[in-house]
Amino acid sequence: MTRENLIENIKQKQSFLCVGLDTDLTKIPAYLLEEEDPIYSFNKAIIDATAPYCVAYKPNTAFYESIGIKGIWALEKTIEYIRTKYPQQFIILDAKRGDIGNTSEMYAKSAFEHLKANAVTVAPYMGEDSVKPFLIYPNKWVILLALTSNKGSADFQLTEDSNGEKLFEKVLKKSQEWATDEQLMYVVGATQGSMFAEIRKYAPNHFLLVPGVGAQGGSLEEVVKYGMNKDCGLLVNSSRGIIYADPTEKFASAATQEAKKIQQEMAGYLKEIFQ
Ligand SMILES: O=c1ccn([C@@H]2O[C@H](COP(=O)(O)O)[C@@H](O)[C@H]2O)c(=O)[nH]1
Repeated sequence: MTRENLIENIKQKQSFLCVGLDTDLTKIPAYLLEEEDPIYSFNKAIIDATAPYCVAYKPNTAFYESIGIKGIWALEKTIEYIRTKYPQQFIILDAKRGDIGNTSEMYAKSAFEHLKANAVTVAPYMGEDSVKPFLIYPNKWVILLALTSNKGSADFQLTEDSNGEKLFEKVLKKSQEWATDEQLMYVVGATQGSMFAEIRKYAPNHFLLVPGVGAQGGSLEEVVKYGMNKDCGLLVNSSRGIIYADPTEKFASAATQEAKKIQQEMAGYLKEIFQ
């Protein structure tokens, strides 16, 4: 999917919501465990319930890999379901990949050729040769970790060198030598608040994938205030806050309500940039 397509979808849906598919067998309603593939059944219901209100889905591979082959199979079927039933949805494989070149080539092949995701999250810390193999695919996206939502982001990403330059700033500057905003996005946690203004100094046009609203307590209002640009430039993710909004058989309608509530707030913000 191109940047232009993504922006068009945001305008059409009046939404920049990404629904996180962090599906955990211990958290889904118990009656689904009797189904042949409980994860896939849960995901399908969540996707059908939320698709009118979002522009992206983000399955996090950890949740699928943690239960082995059945999880991997559910992940593949989930992505295929989104691709065929909702082809406008942007699919982000949250796998936080990155390794030496020939290994990254295999990670990229898995994400883009086999699973056919639109984007994959990548850790930048092994440098250019670890990221470049993901960038050879036209219309596919790399989403580099820049300033993450967790407390540990202070351990490395927020530390400064002797010139006062923070590590996340270096990541933003250096990575722009490798690709343009047509192929590169950054992960910035919603919990980082006014730091979005710093991010926008170095990456004014790039899309940002923003996890951390909902269960982690980040504020959508603050993200928009400091992080929105003329094209929106944001994909805001919520996983647990939507998919586990209700633990009973009403989980899908509860997910609809949560996604709709966020979409309506987003529509208000989008009015300010798209007349
Ligand atoms: O900085 C980061 C990077 C990735 N994540 C991932 O996003 C979702 C957030 O889930 P919630 O339930 O909405 O908190 C999850 O998959 C994380 O691994 C992040 O939270 N922060």
